[in-house]
Amino acid sequence: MKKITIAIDGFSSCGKSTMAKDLAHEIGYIYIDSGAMYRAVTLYSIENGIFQGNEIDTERLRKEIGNIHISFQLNPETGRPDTYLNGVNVEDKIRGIVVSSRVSPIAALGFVREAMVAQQQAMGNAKGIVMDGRDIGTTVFPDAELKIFVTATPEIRAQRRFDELKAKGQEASFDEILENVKQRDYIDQNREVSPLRKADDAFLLDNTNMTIPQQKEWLQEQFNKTVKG
Ligand SMILES: Nc1ncnc2c1ncn2[C@@H]1O[C@H](COP(=O)(O)OP(=O)(O)OP(=O)(O)O)[C@@H](O)[C@H]1O
Ligand SMILES: Nc1ccn([C@@H]2O[C@H](COP(=O)(O)O)[C@@H](O)[C@H]2O)c(=O)n1
Repeated sequence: MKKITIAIDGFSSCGKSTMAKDLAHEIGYIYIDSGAMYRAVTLYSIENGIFQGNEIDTERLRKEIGNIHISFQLNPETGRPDTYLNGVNVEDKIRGIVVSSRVSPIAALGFVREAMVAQQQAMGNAKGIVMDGRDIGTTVFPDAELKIFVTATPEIRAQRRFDELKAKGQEASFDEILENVKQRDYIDQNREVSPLRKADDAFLLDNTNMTIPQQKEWLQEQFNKTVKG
């Protein structure tokens, strides 16, 4: 069967990666969490003194962006790819509130986006890929055969992330997470380069009242309809 490109965009913490990973596993496609790449750049910036308080030394980051090598390796225990930054597994580190509170300003930098989008496009040039993020269906793969845009209420999304971090022992208050979700969405939607928006040809899914199995079934149905024409 002809392999296609699947783009899953949407707001923070609504369940994009969960849906993308589950579908990729079902149909034998590559899964790429593009957000993890921006999180890894942010972690590099934090760990290498590129932040001075909340200010980013953009000229230094521009010079060093070529030193930031991001890769993914499937973790057999979780069934999800772990993110590696210059050969070091940073999967847990990039999910915490420290990175979450700094990633969106990093992701708003044009030269960061150029570097990440080039890598993402290279990852998907043979198709057979499910990629989730904010600009996959609008910028990275505008010709993707199947595009989904996921949303849910901010409160539900914050609760999902709160539960996720709590299960990992990474405590953060619900109010702190809710504020971060709202702030990231605002920055993502209002940046100059590749702002978060639904592609005109994307299917909209509000999964506020859906369970993980329900959203998985819905997405599988969209895929089946797309490949069957
Ligand atoms: N429909 C759902 N109902 C309840 N929990 C969900 C649902 N979908 C996903 N989750 C859980 O919510 C948390 C966040 O999901 P996920 O990481 O897939 O979101 P995301 O949209 O990729 O987030 P981000 O864009 O911020 O990385 C995970 O713990 C996941 O298991
Ligand atoms: N294609 C993308 C993906 C992500 N971002 C930015 O990274 C942040 C973290 O992404 P998560 O999916 O891990 O939440 C996100 O808030 C965006 O600022 C992006 O710009 N483009």
